[in-house]
Amino acid sequence: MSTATAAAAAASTSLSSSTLRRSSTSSRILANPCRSLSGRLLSSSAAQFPLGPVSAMATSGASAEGASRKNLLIFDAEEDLAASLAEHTAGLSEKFVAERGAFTVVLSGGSLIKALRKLAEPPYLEAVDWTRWHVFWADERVVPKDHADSNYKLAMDGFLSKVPVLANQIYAMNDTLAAEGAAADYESRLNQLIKNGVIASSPATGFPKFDLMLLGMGPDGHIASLFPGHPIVHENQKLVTYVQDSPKPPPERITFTFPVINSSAHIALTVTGAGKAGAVHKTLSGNGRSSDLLPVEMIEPQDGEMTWFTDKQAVSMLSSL
Ligand SMILES: O=C(O)[C@H](O)[C@@H](O)[C@H](O)[C@H](O)COP(=O)(O)O
Repeated sequence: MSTATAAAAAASTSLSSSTLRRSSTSSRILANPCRSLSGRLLSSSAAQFPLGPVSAMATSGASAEGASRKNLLIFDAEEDLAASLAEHTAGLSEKFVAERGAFTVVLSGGSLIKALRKLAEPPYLEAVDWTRWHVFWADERVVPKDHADSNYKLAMDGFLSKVPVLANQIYAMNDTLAAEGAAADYESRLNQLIKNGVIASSPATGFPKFDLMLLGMGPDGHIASLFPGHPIVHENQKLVTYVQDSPKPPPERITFTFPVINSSAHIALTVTGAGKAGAVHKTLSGNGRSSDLLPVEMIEPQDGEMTWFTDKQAVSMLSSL
């Protein structure tokens, strides 16, 4: 047994009664999300944990229709995290291209983009069917596309310019509009792409069902541009909304809403560094009251799978590890 596997096995045992159990209604399964491009399961360099109660069905490796699953991966080194995130993303790309002829992938800002760097290297650079990718943003800052604060620019410079994604399948925010108009414009473009079948629709929620949503988390527990205590975290009608008073600069942003995030088929949440340990602890110890949930605690896939990609520093406050 490798060190990582042994650590995972030992920790899985302690998790059955540990602080990592979440109070959620969904079944959880331990699923290694790391698949080769041919779908073969690969061993991960991470310690892996299911989150929440593990049902009999789950332990057999089966997954129930309509069930959602959460899994926690912990890496010793950022290099390993990046390798696993690339493999996870490439595996999902292959699966969705085979199943539906397209792969809808959603990016956000921050350190996530650097963590995606290995997708632009062999073997993924050649093996991924980039022409089937449709790229969106979970949130964007309301600045021109060539501004240093733009999430579009960050992703183009750090990732998208290095892979052959088709330019007309990269859906950037309209940067000629103010925040409210830019959010409405992005929503109407999403609706058009749902109508023509590029973006799937969730039978469970009626909201768009993106194949993979790649998110980061701020030290305050925000995801996308959904910040703690901001009223838009409760938006339940719109697909895309906006803020004009973001506590993280710049203040004006557009963002996907929770119903869209939680309708995703897969969510990959990349969280590294000691500065995030408090929010990780609050979320994974599951003690939050419904009145004071951090945005990250409000991620609850309705019919999908969520994988945390973390490092040791980010989980350093979890007492059971
Ligand atoms: O545009 C943004 O500001 C982001 O989309 C935001 O949600 C980001 O992902 C987190 O703040 C994590 O950023 P770091 O990983 O850099 O801490």
